[in-house]
Amino acid sequence: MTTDNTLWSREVFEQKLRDKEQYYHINHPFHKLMHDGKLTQKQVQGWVANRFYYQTAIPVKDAAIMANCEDAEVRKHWVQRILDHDGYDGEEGGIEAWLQLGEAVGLTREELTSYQHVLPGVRFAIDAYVNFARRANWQEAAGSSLTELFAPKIHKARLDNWPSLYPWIDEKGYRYFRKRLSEARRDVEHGLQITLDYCDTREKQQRALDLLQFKLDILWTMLDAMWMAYIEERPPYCMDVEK
Ligand SMILES: O=C(O)c1cc(C(=O)O)c2c(n1)C(=O)C(=O)c1cc(C(=O)O)[nH]c1-2
Repeated sequence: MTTDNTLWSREVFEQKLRDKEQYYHINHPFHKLMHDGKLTQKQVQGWVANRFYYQTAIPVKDAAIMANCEDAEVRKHWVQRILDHDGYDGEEGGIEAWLQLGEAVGLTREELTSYQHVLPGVRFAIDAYVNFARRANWQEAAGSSLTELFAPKIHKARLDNWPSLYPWIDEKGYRYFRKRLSEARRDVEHGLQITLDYCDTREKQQRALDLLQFKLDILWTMLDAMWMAYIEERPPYCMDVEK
């Protein structure tokens, strides 16, 4: 069998990255139920509490990417991602906004920060993302953040639909999604440039596609674990079980 090693043009390669959208967690059955307003308050709480582990891991992942990057120009931009989540100059960051989302759905801060509701499968998936970023070269790790290509659509859908579908969620909960709309667009522009510039062989292009798939699989696997616990209510990891 012969393999075609021709370099894809930037346009073709970018389109192949974008075509990965079919694997995005927006298509996961858990997400579809959430989007259709079919989740109970407990199920929404389960998602918010589990996703908090992702929110706190993201800046750690971004610090790992920066630690592997010797290019000051890149670091100068990339550090913004950490500040977006951690906050700066008196500005509240995404982690604080997510804690407020937790309160808006009826969870206490302590329930989120203790990670008591975080399911093993969710933890393993997110840890895999952080550990990958620690070991990979920074360009490959940067490319794996490109699931954010598809994120503005999901944040916008929540802002458009949740207030009528879940009227019991306090308005202050929506700040996170509003904030991410512009941040994700900016991050993607930078991440995409890095990936398109770095992938100057077909082998690197294929590897970037595989790593984007790896990241999509992380997001998908998180929802698989949540489906088992909160939709199937499989013991022992349903929400009310004390660990
Ligand atoms: O709510 C979502 O569906 C969603 C998805 C993703 C993503 O696609 O990775 C991110 C976020 N949100 C998000 O809020 C966020 O800060 C973020 C950072 C990253 C990343 O990989 O660096 N992805 C995402």
